[in-house]
Amino acid sequence: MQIVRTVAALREAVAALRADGGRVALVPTMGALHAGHLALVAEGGARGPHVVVSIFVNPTQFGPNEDFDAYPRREAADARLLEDAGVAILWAPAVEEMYPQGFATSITVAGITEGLDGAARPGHFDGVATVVNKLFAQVRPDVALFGEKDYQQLAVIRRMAADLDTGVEIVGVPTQRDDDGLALSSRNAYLQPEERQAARALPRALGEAAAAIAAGGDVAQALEVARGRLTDAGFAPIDYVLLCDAATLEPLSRADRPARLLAAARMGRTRLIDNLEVPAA
Ligand SMILES: Nc1ncnc2c1ncn2[C@@H]1O[C@H](COP(=O)(O)OP(=O)(O)OP(=O)(O)O)[C@@H](O)[C@H]1O
Ligand SMILES: CC(C)(CO)[C@@H](O)C(=O)[O-]
Ligand code: BAL
Repeated sequence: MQIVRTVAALREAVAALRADGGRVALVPTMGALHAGHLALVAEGGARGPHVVVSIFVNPTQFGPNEDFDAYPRREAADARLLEDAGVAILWAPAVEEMYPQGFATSITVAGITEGLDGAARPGHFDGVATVVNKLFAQVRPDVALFGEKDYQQLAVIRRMAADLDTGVEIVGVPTQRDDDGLALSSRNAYLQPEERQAARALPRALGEAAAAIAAGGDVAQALEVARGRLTDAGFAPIDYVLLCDAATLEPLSRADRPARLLAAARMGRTRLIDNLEVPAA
């Protein structure tokens, strides 16, 4: 596996891969890798076979009071995992390589970014759309893989990729979970042991609400019960627990079309998100 840090070196390395034939798959990450990321890499290998993974903790998607500085950075361990997983190129630019002096462009995706995490984290999706667009321009992959754990992000990137004619196929990969149901996330490392125990309430509350709604139960009531379960477990504040149209992410009061249940809440200093599919009742 080659580790590259400049756009010029990246272009040469990707050109060498392409000379071999076969498609190039891109897996964008912020590092501190876990089995969720490795599921994206495995899917990338199946659709590639060549896989490029980026590790870049992107400052423009963090708000001023968020955890950019604290975000876990462990490139050496990540590189070993990626090498073992058969990744061809690790693209790990410094902030100055990605955003050189004078950088002045931002991409805004309207509509789908306005609720949920877009409302809770103003400017977040501009940062995500801008950096993902840059990653697409730098790597020029055939296919790029994103986790359903960040469901709104996946929807935003699908919109951006279509609107900007990127020619990159966007593939969503199901959420990988710990044995007790908690979605794997680099930020789980922030949780104290007792918080980690209590965090199980998030997938449980969503699972219970999804089952109640799928069985024809009242949506508002199911969401209220889920919020209560989260509060009882120690989550505060709860940013949202909502049922949304699975494609547009418009909030729904009835599950009369393919829908997604989405939640974000804080456990101590750790903000967790999760979501589940809800089949039409
Ligand atoms: N549990 C998971 N299952 C599937 N995909 C995941 C999972 N966790 C993260 N991903 C995906 O990996 C990619 C990189 O995500 P990122 O590096 O931010 O990891 P993360 O664990 O989501 O970290 P964070 O704690 O910042 O949310 C994204 O497409 C994300 O959706
Ligand atoms: C897609 C991404 C790598 C862009 O910085 C990030 O938002 C993430 O890790 O999900
Ligand atoms: N996992 C999405 C990136 C972020 O939370 O900033």
